Amino acid sequence: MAQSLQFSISISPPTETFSKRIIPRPYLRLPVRRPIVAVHSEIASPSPRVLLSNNATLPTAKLPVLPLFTADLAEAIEVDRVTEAELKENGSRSTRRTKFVCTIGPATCGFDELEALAVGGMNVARLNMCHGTHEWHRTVIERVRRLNKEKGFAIAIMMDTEGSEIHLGDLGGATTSANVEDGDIWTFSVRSFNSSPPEHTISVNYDGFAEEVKVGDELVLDGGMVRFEVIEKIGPDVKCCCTDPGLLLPCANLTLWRNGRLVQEQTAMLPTISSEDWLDIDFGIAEGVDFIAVSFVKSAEVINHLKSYIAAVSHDSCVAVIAKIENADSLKNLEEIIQASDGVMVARGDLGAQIPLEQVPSVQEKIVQLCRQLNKPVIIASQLLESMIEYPMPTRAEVADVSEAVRQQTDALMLSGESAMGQYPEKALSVLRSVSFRIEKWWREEKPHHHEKVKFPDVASLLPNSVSEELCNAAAKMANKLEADALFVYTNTGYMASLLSRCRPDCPIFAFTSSTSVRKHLNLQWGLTPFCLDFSDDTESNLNRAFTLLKARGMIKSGDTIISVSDWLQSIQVINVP
Ligand SMILES: Nc1ncnc2c1ncn2[C@@H]1O[C@H](COP(=O)(O)OP(=O)(O)O)[C@@H](O)[C@H]1O
Ligand SMILES: C=C(OP(=O)(O)O)C(=O)O
Ligand SMILES: [K+]
Ligand SMILES: [Mg+2]
Repeated sequence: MAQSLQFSISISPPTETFSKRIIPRPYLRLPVRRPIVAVHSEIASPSPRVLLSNNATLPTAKLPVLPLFTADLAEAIEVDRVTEAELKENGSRSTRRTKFVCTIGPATCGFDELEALAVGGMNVARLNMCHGTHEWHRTVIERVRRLNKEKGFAIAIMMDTEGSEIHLGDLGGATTSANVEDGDIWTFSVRSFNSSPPEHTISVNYDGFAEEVKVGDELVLDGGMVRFEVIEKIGPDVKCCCTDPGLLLPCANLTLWRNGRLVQEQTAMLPTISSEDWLDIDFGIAEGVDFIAVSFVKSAEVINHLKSYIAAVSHDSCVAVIAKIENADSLKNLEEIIQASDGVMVARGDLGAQIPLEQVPSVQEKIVQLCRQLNKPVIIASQLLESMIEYPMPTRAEVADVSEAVRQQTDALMLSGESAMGQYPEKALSVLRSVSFRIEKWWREEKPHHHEKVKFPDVASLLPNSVSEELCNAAAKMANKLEADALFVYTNTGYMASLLSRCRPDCPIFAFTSSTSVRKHLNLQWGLTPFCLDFSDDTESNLNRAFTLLKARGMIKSGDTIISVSDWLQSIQVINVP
């Protein structure tokens, strides 16, 4: 394809044409420190060169690039459609702060259904590798990308590994589920069956299962949906009698209990990342997913291992690693796991099968707090609106649960079955949305529990990072006191944006980054509105540009108070939008 690059160029001291186009900047009296060169290219090229009047060429990469303010204002800055609509409708202070992750499954894999979730506020689409083929997942990824490109969304993609949990295969007798009665005898087998297993037989995916179980052990399926007692071991087959009737589902998760205690040796033998998981991880990296969530993490080692693998196989890859906290081991090593990872998921489904259910709420609150202290985003997952898989209305208890997670100021909420295979995915998402709006507003206005202020210890260990951290803490405090309309942060790596988010300020945080992958990662963090914007190291022109572009799109207005921080200037600016 022939590429014709067209540039208009002006070099400072500003020429007539240029200075007329620049917007007034009453808030700043800084001298222009360096020549401003404005380059407007029609076609992005890896290293465009500018043709100067004397026919010499100049690589533009060496110049502070500042696109001219042309008619295509809207294209020069990217923000997702939903945020833009929210900002226009409600003003900047009332944008949603809590982020939403939706698991995609048969109910939502179509383009139109995905679009409905996008419109409803989905920030991250989650693909659970426990289900579906690579082909299926690839199709979903392509659709999400198409939505982003054609319809102006910015949905990130999270791949979730299967992990080494022990679970069942298909049910015998080709049924999709079975109502198991008290006293029913089922055989749990480690054999591999060519077709579906015989009646009242079910396969178990862990080869060591038959050797490890003992007569008298209790099998708990899906955290208590059905319980069995082991009555006889016959080679690869384990005969069990139902002691607590219920619904048996294929792929049900299995935990083993002995004398009232969880038997952990069985999972200790399993790798956290299985050989199949590695294939999925390679698939995810190749597809360029934004997050990989690791199931059943037991220690920080596995996270470090995966992170170094990602760095080795893909030099420019920016796949963030999320640790799922869902077993007793992960709780023992909680702090180091959080430190090692780029974010955390409180996977309450499996967690509730491994620790007593009544401990889950306090563990959740503890993880949310620890993540904030350590400056890592956290997702609350599983059964938030479980009844909405079948019903168009949530239960009051579910609304209370979602409210509590929002009150804890978790970064994100996740839908599982509600969006993957439920009957009301959009309705479920709209419940998350309305509850989040309401509780966030209540929090801002009433500052509940302000007396129980949590201490946030310093996170940065290196001096430049400490400066950034102090700047962000101070900027957020100022924003609250001055009732600012928005915080602006110019961020290359996303670090400063995360530090502002950690402060959970009253106003939204507009994070400007030139990296599309950083922008996607910010999708998971509380209160951040990520924008994609090319910026230079000239703070003054960056602010001008953001003001012009955001005003043109009705996202801020003259007179708004903005508090701005950036990494390189290391200062806080308080500005009234001109
Ligand atoms: N890709 C998929 N294909 C088919 N069904 C899926 C898919 N993803 C999720 N589901 C369905 O949604 C349910 C809830 O999703 P999730 O919580 O991610 O999985 P799980 O129940 O396996 O932990 C699953 O049990 C499964 O029935
Ligand atoms: C989110 C969870 O993990 P998965 O759905 O992959 O089991 C969970 O266990 O709650
Ligand atoms: K999983
Ligand atoms: Mg799980």
